[in-house]
Amino acid sequence: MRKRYRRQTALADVSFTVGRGEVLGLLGPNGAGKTTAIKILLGLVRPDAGEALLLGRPARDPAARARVGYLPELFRYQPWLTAQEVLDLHVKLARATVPVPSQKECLATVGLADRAGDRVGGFSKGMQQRLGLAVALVAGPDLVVLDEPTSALDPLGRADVRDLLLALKERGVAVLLNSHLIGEVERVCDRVVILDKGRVAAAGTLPELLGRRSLHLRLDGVSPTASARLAAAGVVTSAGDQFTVALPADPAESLIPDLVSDLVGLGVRVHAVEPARITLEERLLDILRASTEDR
Ligand SMILES: Nc1ncnc2c1ncn2[C@@H]1O[C@H](COP(=O)(O)OP(=O)(O)OP(=O)(O)O)[C@@H](O)[C@H]1O
Repeated sequence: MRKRYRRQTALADVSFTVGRGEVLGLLGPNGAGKTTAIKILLGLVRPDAGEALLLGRPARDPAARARVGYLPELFRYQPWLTAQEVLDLHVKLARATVPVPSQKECLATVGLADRAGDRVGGFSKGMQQRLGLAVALVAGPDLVVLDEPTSALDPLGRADVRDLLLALKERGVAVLLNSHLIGEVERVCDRVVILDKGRVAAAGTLPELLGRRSLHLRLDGVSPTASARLAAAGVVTSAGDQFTVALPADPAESLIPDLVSDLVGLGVRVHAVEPARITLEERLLDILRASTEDR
């Protein structure tokens, strides 16, 4: 897909697939094009080139869109309606038939069972977001698109959403998750697409993206020469006395002992050396920094 807004390119060249029973995480910095991709997928924005297919039909086809549940990033539901009435309204808008007991069940899955009869105007932000999830799920969609579904949720709410996503997966529902909460994405997503400046900067399953290992070190007395020695081993991130080196794809057996002995030789005091798999956050920063340097 390709999309420009006047002089601003939102999507330069983006292609991805979300399969049934799969949770795909869409990651990327502000302005990367994530929302634009989602809007095209939902038939809300027309691409300049390319096409989006929903369940095998063009994204603008109402029959395909009826099978999609969507939680927008900025949600506002009619404050004068009760939670139950909001759900009922959306069921009618989707031209679906969902009996009231099933609607109540849906409210219960998002933790709003005892608030069904309360007006939405009095809901907290997190409760409104829970209601948004219920709206997205109530008509039993085949594809669920969630734009920042947990931004307003407390830790328990986030754990609930994780369970909910796993249950959707088991039912064969396809889930597209747009979130800046990388830890969350890492926990629930089968595959990740990283967008940057309207292009796919990286894509793959978590093991594919995180196959590389990293090295956590706690050091003091790190001189500029020692910093350079660390950087020669891999991309370094640091906070206080904690240093993380993203190791190359196939590190030499002697890389770690050589590094430690060189650091000691350079007067660094080595408190801890701990090999680990890199986190999705480290990988993401790595990819985005490399893509900035390429420009
Ligand atoms: N309606 C619009 N008119 C003009 N420019 C737009 C419009 N929508 C998006 N853009 C531009 O397209 C680019 C991509 O925006 P988009 O909202 O898709 O990014 P995003 O990845 O969702 O960002 P964020 O993480 O901040 O939500 C940005 O440069 C943005 O300014």
